[in-house]
Amino acid sequence: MVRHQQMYINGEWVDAQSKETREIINPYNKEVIATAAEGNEKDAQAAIEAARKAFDEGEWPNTPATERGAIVRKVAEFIERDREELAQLESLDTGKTVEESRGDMDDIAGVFRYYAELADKDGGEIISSPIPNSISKVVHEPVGVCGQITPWNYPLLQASWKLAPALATGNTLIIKSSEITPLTHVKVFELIEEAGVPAGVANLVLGAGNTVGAELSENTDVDLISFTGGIVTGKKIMQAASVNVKKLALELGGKNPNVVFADADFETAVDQAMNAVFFHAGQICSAGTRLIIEESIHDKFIDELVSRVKNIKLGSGFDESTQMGPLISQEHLDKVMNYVEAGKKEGVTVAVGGKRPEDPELQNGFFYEPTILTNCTTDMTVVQDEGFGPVITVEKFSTEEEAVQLANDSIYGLAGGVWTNDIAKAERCSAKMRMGTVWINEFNLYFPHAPWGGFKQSGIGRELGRLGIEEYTETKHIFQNLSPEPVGWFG
Ligand SMILES: NC(=O)c1ccc[n+]([C@@H]2O[C@H](COP(=O)([O-])OP(=O)(O)OC[C@H]3O[C@@H](n4cnc5c(N)ncnc54)[C@H](O)[C@@H]3O)[C@@H](O)[C@H]2O)c1
Ligand SMILES: C[N+](C)(C)CC=O
Repeated sequence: MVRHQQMYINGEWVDAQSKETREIINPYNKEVIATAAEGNEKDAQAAIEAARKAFDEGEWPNTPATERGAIVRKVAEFIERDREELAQLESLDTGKTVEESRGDMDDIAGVFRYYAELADKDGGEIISSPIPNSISKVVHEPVGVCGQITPWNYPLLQASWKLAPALATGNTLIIKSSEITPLTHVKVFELIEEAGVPAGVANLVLGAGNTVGAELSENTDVDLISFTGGIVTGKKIMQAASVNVKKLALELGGKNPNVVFADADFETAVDQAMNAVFFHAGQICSAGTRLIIEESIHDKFIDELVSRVKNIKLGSGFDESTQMGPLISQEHLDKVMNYVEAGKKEGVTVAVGGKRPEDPELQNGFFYEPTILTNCTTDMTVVQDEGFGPVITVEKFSTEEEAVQLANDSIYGLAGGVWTNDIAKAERCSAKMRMGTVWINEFNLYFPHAPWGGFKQSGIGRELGRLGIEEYTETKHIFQNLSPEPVGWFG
């Protein structure tokens, strides 16, 4: 059992004003691993008030950027120091393998380091003024109080993409963790405190979406809302945020095409088609769940994939031989089961999986077998809906134009991949694919330097890269007339 998890508001570790708590469940065996403070609107308001005061009256927005960068760098160093503890907490909370969580922690430290380095690199810009005897300059300032709302699938990783750039640019913030995975957020706030971030600048509120999350989205003292999560929630937040025209960043879902041409390296494409989906049991926004294969290699590709998928080892994330852990919750397991059942009714063929595993050791967890559905067509809900589980839908194509047309036939536009040894074909396809990220002979790769975000209904704005820090700044033009004199228009 992990100790009771509290919120961090105005530099104090506190329980919910209501004293309510929530049990945090291990998805591997349904055991209660911790209790957490269950905040509501009142706790969110207290945190917003603290963040507002810290922004309007505190020193953080005017602290030299080099100093802010040094503090953000310290957070990175502490994450590296406590990497193993953080990885274990993340796996306990989400069920993913500890090896995956260790990789996440390295990525997270990298994000804090990247934004620590960028903190003092923006000197503004003097622009060429068309007015004689004048100075025209452009500067970037922090936006103000930022509300940040994160999902359960990559709890700390998605938070790092928001926390690090917001702090580096002098904003104050309130982050709301997913109510079911708060453990690494609480730990990283201990590190933020240890690094010397002043009271009120960074606040952590735990609790549900329709209370804490809704308050952050609606409250007019919040200047920006940055959300990562599902499309339905994203639309609600967008609507709520309109109350004071908050700046808005949305990182939403995806139904990501993975296009394999016959001339691709067969072994690599098969191997990566599995990696693209079965990491973290497919609970990845950019999972390559929509496999689109050239007709001439379809049967051979599926035969090979099915024989390998049968060997995927399910189990505890803490067992080194485990390759795939459980889904996050009973609610989510039900959703994935219903999604596959809908596919069956639509006429798909279950090539492998399509049910809960029978292994007695897995019966207490939220496990679902890695699944491949063939004979899928674009109009089916299994092809159009996100699913967010270890399920691949397979479609066929016979021409390059058809491959691109299928890949783009979606309300989503987060990411996609194309496998071919024909460089010109890869370039043509990537140019036409309407997604925020296109991988050529690769899948699911991301790093701090490259922007991440979606076309179409996969979102608004970008995280990571330079664009990820620009989200947290307002641009101001300052014009100075060096020889002012009357205009004389009104006499
Ligand atoms: N684009 C990306 O980079 C990215 C990354 C990770 C996850 N995701 C997406 O996240 C989804 C899975 O995460 P989830 O199930 O936690 O999503 P979700 O939308 O159910 O919840 C996300 C967060 O929003 C909160 N929330 C719920 N209702 C709210 C409301 N009315 N107002 C404000 N906040 C509210 C939740 O409490 C949670 O903290 C998937 O669709 C996945 O694709 C996207
Ligand atoms: C953005 N990513 C790939 C880290 C996690 C998506 O769920």
